[in-house]
Amino acid sequence: MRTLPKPSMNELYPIFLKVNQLNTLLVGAGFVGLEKLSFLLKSSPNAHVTVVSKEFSEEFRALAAASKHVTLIEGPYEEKFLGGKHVVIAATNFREVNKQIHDDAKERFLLVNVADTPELCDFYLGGIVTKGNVKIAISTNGKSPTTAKRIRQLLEEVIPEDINELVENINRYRETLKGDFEYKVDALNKLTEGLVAKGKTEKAEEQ
Ligand SMILES: C[C@@]1(CC(=O)O)c2cc3[nH]c(cc4nc(cc5[nH]c(cc(n2)[C@H]1CCC(=O)O)[C@@](C)(CC(=O)O)[C@@H]5CCC(=O)O)C(CC(=O)O)=C4CCC(=O)O)c(CCC(=O)O)c3CC(=O)O
Ligand SMILES: NC(=O)C1=CN([C@@H]2O[C@H](COP(=O)(O)OP(=O)(O)OC[C@H]3O[C@@H](n4cnc5c(N)ncnc54)[C@H](O)[C@@H]3O)[C@@H](O)[C@H]2O)C=CC1
Repeated sequence: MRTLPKPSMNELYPIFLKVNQLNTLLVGAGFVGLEKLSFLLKSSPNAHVTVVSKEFSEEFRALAAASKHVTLIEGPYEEKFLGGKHVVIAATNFREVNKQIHDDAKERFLLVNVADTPELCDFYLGGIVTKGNVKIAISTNGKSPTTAKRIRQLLEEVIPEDINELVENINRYRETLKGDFEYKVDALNKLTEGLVAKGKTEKAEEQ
């Protein structure tokens, strides 16, 4: 019988957001705000982001200026900035401001990330590996962001650059397949069997 995971275990469910079709509010443009925006734009150059901050560094302004869809608002956070947003990231250096942003966002049923308080996060920003169409997100359940960074670096090394060619080729084959769902699944499984064969053999040997 399968054992169910304990409630304290990792219950995160990863999803891949099309942030170019969503509006994100980032509050705070310090060290952390800069890091969050640069990772967001690296992965999604067309992300729609509004940044509210009491001050902006030259570095932050330069990063924002390089993207078409980043708007900067200089001044303190106000609840009205949540209007029309889907996702909120609170990254000010004041815990009580971040908490206020969290509470306002929850009142509006928005998804919120509070950079200094994992317990208040609806989602975490993860480490990200991108190889063409393949994207891998890494989280340590909020326990060790440094480990997420190291795993990201490791995967960047070991996943071959040409994995995207494989995906593109299989996609072309997929487009040519006629027939019902079951037939397609079967054909694609047969084609890609070799990709996991080694792992399967190892598993079989373990048993
Ligand atoms: C919960 C989470 C919330 C969120 O931000 O979404 C969070 C929270 C906190 N981070 C802190 C510290 C650091 N964060 C990093 C780096 C990253 N942090 C990222 C994500 C997350 N950080 C989310 C969980 C992700 C998961 O589940 O694993 C990454 C993966 C992605 C990204 O930033 O977009 C990115 C690496 C990207 C890459 O390189 O690939 C480094 C290392 C470095 O910068 O070199 C340090 C210093 C070393 C250390 O502490 O480990 C602190 C303490 C602050 C303090 O002490 O003041 C808190 C608050 C707390 O834990 O209380
Ligand atoms: N999640 C993560 O990866 C990490 C989170 N942190 C936490 O993130 C928080 C921010 O850290 P830093 O960026 O280093 O601080 P910082 O002092 O460099 O930047 C804070 C920014 O918030 C702005 N700000 C302050 N009050 C504001 C308000 N009322 N309205 C709008 N903007 C406001 C400031 O103008 C500044 O741009 C800290 O609490 C820190 O503990 C720190 C390291 C990593």
